[in-house]
Amino acid sequence: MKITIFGVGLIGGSLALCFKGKPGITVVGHSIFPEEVQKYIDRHVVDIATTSMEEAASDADFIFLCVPVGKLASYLQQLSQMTLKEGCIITDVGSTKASIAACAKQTDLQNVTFIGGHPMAGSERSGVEAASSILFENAYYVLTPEENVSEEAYTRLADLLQHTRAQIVRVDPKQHDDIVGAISHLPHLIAVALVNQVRQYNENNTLYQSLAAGGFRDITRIANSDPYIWRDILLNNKDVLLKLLQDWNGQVESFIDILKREDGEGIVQEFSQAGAFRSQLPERRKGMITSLYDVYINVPDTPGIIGRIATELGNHELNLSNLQIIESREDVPGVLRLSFRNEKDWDRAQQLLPTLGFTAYV
Ligand SMILES: NC(=O)c1ccc[n+]([C@@H]2O[C@H](COP(=O)([O-])OP(=O)(O)OC[C@H]3O[C@@H](n4cnc5c(N)ncnc54)[C@H](O)[C@@H]3O)[C@@H](O)[C@H]2O)c1
Ligand SMILES: O=C(O)C(=O)C[C@]1(C(=O)O)C=C[C@@H](O)C=C1
Repeated sequence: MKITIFGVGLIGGSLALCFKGKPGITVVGHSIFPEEVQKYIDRHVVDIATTSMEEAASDADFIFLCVPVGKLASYLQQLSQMTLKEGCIITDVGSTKASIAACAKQTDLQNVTFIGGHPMAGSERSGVEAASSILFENAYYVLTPEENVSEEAYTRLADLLQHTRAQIVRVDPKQHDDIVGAISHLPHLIAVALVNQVRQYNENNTLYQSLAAGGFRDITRIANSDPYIWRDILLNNKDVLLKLLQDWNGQVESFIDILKREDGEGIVQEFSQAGAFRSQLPERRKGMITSLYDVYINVPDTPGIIGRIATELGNHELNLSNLQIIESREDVPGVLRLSFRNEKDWDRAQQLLPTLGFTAYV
């Protein structure tokens, strides 16, 4: 099976790493930039790398378009002029879905199927250097097939994407853009605006920068994202964002009003409602931060206990992907969450922990 990836950056590179080395799969990476192609080879991210679009596309069973949103239509047009393998599935990873769906409808794609896609995982970093095989683990991966897409083609793509360990979800393209506008595009815009506001204050007093602690850093990490990738996303989802920004103005106005009226109860209510909603967000949405393979154990509050557990797991070659103390108060047992990368380690940990005197909960 030949899988071709156009644009082997953060997302394309992460997909390549999920597929590369799997039995029967050859991963081909394409870039229009010769220096990028060399990087793909040096980093062993793909099996074959090329600047030739024809070489990359011909005979491919799957084609992933992982270039900026503003370039997707032109790639689809170019592919429609080529002779592709019959049954080939073309998909993309763009952060907006309505415009590429409309473009696919208008494009004469013969004997091949287009299915829009968007993995809901990423990072503020970019380029193949930032690619990771576990980027999509436990994240949602949206697919937006139109009515003309056969179940067979959809299932073939969904099956291939099992290699990402993401959870596949089918969404209408327009609905996707409304929702993702609110939970991804608007937050990026707000983060950038907030950083720029503080940047201006900082020009006269660099203490702003020095004192910026957890709160500012937590809410602004994504302001470091690639400007050109985000230019394309925001312009492409302009109509949705203009509406969302109006609603955002409403939120700002409401806080102005609350503060002017010194309405303490109003502030408490805003925080309480927000906190209640936020704590309901499913943990797996955090992508690579959390694992599906968690085991919980009660641990006594004694020195060295965590070290002992980690050592025992290590001695049994059980690889921890994360470890977290969920609650720890004096004289009260804490709850330790142990996360594993795969089901096999997860099962073995559940067998081992009781032999060490811990009851394992999943
Ligand atoms: N960054 C994220 O968190 C994230 C998450 C999900 C989906 N996406 C989407 O994935 C796609 C790729 O984003 P990324 O974060 O991997 O970016 P990236 O910058 O890491 O990779 C972009 C790739 O496209 C290539 N490219 C850049 N400009 C090009 C041009 N003018 N013509 C042809 N190729 C060009 C680059 O060489 C690179 O290989 C975008 O459509 C983005 O919306 C991004
Ligand atoms: O975690 C991040 O840094 C991201 O920005 C990832 C994120 C998001 O907003 O959640 C960004 C763009 C995508 O299209 C999908 C995911």
